[in-house]
Amino acid sequence: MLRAYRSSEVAAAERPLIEAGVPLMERASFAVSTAVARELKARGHRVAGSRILVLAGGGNNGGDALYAGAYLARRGAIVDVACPAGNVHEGGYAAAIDAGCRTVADDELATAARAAGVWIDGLAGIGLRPPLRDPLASVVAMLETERATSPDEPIVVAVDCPTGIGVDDGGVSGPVLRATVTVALAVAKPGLLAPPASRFCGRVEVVDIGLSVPGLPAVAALGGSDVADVLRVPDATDHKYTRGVVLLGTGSAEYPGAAVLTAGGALGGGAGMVRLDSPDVASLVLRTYPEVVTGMGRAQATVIGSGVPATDVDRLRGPLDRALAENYPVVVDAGALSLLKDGYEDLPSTAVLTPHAGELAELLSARGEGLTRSDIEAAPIRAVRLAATVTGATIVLKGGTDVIAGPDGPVYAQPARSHWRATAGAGDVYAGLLGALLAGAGEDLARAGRGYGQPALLAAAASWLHAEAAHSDGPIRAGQIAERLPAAIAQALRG
Ligand SMILES: NC(=O)C1=CN([C@@H]2O[C@H](COP(=O)(O)OP(=O)(O)OC[C@H]3O[C@@H](n4cnc5c(N)ncnc54)[C@H](OP(=O)(O)O)[C@@H]3O)[C@@H](O)[C@H]2O)[C@@H](O)CC1
Ligand SMILES: [K+]
Repeated sequence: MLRAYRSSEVAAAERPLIEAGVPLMERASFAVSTAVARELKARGHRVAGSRILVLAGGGNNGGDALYAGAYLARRGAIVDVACPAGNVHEGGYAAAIDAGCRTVADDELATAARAAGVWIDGLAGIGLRPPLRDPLASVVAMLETERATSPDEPIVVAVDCPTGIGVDDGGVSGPVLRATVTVALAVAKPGLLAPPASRFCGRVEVVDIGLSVPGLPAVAALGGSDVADVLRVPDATDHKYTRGVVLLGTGSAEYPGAAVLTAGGALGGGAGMVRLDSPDVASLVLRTYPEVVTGMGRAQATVIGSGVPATDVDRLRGPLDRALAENYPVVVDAGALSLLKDGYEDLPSTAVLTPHAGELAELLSARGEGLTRSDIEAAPIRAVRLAATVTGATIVLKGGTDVIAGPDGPVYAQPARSHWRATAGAGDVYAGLLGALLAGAGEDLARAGRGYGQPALLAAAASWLHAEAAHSDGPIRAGQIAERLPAAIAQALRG
């Protein structure tokens, strides 16, 4: 699991170590220099003779970059050092000059940038309060122009974070120096995991510098082994009912395929049984999935709304109210979200809402929170937290990175593995899959009741599995994502 902590929490954890003389900057800069050497090697280059540009701001982030430049210069790299902030980390600068680095004047920076195969971004780290001000804002804008017009894309290694991102909120409110690799010191930071800032980070590598940050992370991203930990693997005592029954109120005459796709998601996600309560589309679903049982009946989780237009959602009020009354998990997707605009003041965390940004904006505005779709896209962490707080429910904001929050616990940010998955019906598969994971945990979740963080964790696991199943070098259909879910589960369990 990647755990991200806010800058104030990292700074508080650093303080006693710095006071005790622990050489954190030495470790951090060494880790950065190692990352640079590895990137060069991966492209068939050696450190010796490579041209490297160190971009150093006035804070400790600049210090890290300068010491890293000194290490690399000692290994034979040709290192230029640019300090455009007007001030500089004195120890780092002295070390760089001592190791043979050359200082670049402001008016030589564009030429030096073009000549270098690697840029080390130490302009600002967790001490930055965005948006980036001049002169650094102009420098970053110039470097981005330089890179866009240069025939050879430089390797940009960001120290701790790409300069300019909202480290704590994941926002992007000004120029950002996009990274190839971000070397996150000690722990990730929220902006490295959550969009839109995460789109500027390239690959995120967390390096150990002997600093641990206590407490729950603000944002987390599950890996395969975390998913394996939360998946319910059947044993010899299990039968179809104990494995979890998912009831689907999905699909309609207008969108019949959504019922097929949610059923595929639930079956592929390991439900013990799938029931379908959508008579209009039952025969279509049975043609693809004869395993599905039609009609009402007992279930451990309910999925409603996928492929049901707002004009037809009243029939879903019954299954929704029953799930809420019996405290069983319910996934409220697409059309069914409109039911929540009126009433349903205090939902349990076992109600999992799966809106896209437009649907979330409508839901929030019905609850008196005036966030537009673009506000939500600009600050998804804030939006899902707000929505979880005002509804009490667990929120899954679907997108290139799914951003998930319950009323308590961390926000999860689960990225797509390839963006081919942005295709019609992929969300229906997700809703069915999530229904299967929630049904598998049904009794535990029902006992846990309100405010329990588990539904968000299961939703994050569903996002990981969905991303894995949708991983593709070319176009992929939603139906194929459903078909690949069993292999994604096996992959998680193999570790
Ligand atoms: N503590 C340690 O020993 C360790 C810390 N570590 C490293 O230190 C980093 C944190 O260092 P930090 O706290 O010095 O802040 P940092 O990220 O360099 O930024 C401050 C600079 O940015 C500037 N600036 C701010 N806002 C701005 C804006 N909007 N627009 C433009 N400029 C702006 C600000 O200028 P000022 O506002 O003061 O004029 C100042 O010059 C951390 O990310 C990690 O890399 C590791 O080595 C482990 C050990
Ligand atoms: K940086």
